[in-house]
Amino acid sequence: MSDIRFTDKPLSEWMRSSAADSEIVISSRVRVARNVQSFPFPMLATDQQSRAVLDKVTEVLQFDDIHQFGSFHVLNLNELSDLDQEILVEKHLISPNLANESRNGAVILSEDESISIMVNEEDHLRIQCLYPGFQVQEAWKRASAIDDVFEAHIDYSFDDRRGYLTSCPTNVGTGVRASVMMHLPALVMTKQIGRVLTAVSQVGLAVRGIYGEGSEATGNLFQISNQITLGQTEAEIIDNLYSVVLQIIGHERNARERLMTDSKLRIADRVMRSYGILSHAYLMDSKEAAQRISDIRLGIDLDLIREKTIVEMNELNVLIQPGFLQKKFGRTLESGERDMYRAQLIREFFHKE
Ligand SMILES: Nc1ncnc2c1ncn2[C@@H]1O[C@H](COP(=O)(O)OP(=O)(O)OP(=O)(O)O)[C@@H](O)[C@H]1O
Repeated sequence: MSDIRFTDKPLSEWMRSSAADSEIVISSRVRVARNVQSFPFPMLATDQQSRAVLDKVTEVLQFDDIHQFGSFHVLNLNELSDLDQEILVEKHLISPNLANESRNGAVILSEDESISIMVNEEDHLRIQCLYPGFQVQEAWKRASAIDDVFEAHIDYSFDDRRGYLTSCPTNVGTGVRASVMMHLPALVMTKQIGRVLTAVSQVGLAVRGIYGEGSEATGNLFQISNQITLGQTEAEIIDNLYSVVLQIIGHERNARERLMTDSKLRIADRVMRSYGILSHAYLMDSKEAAQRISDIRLGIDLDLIREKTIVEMNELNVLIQPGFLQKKFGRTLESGERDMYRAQLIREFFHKE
């Protein structure tokens, strides 16, 4: 039986700690894609082959060297309900792909959920490390150290010229994607966001929405990551992302300061309007909720709101997702019903001490 405690709480333990620049960078992530030599990539593997890959990967958890990273729990996807799988997606711990399409798919989670290793997703292994705030270098160091442990026990598919081989050509080479989840409301409000994001893509970085590839950037949340994995070292990938993100943080800070100098009343009105609506509305769709939570985040940073914290807003962002709502209210909810229950949950959240 898989351990379901990971789907009981909306906020992963790692998100509770405070971190540098967390009023703008919500979280940093590094994921490493690896494959086991002599086995077909997951999409071509038979049931027996993907089972053998899963066994090989989970065997590594028996060795002492992995325990320097704490204890791990293996969750087999076929033992989880659809709802629990949806919640793991909402917490960014697995991809929709693993939930919907994998054969012998599993996720290995550390106690605080900062390490999540997907098995038999697009690649045999996707090692992901998450950190709060702007800590992309720390996330890389840890992902790389975990990768070293797996590499000591498993022969990876590796080509001397091309590097690590992956199922999708876009990941060949280092197999590394580093990203930050940024909250950029002031750049959106001052209409500078288009220019900034165009510049970001010109320096080889990708901009995605809150749930990764193909998802929309709701709530002024943008995921920025490296696009290139071949022809650059891991250190270059991380350094490039780091310096670009540092500049975006600077632009967002300037825009926030300018808004407070030029239009303080307008901003305060907007923030407090959202506070009022979130605290009292009876219907709330997810898009409006994301936008208004974004206003509250901004209000907290600008010291217009003192009753709530950024960590609480991170928690609320997960709580209002469809999977969590259905878990909390104990049944399948249609879209219209979800708007009603979402509003109820948000009201309660804002009225609790
Ligand atoms: N910095 C971050 N903080 C929190 N979650 C993140 C961050 N970056 C990505 N994620 C989450 O990780 C999941 C996967 O994202 P995405 O599809 O962009 O990456 P990927 O699976 O590594 O990429 P791909 O397979 O397309 O190369 C999504 O749920 C996304 O929201």
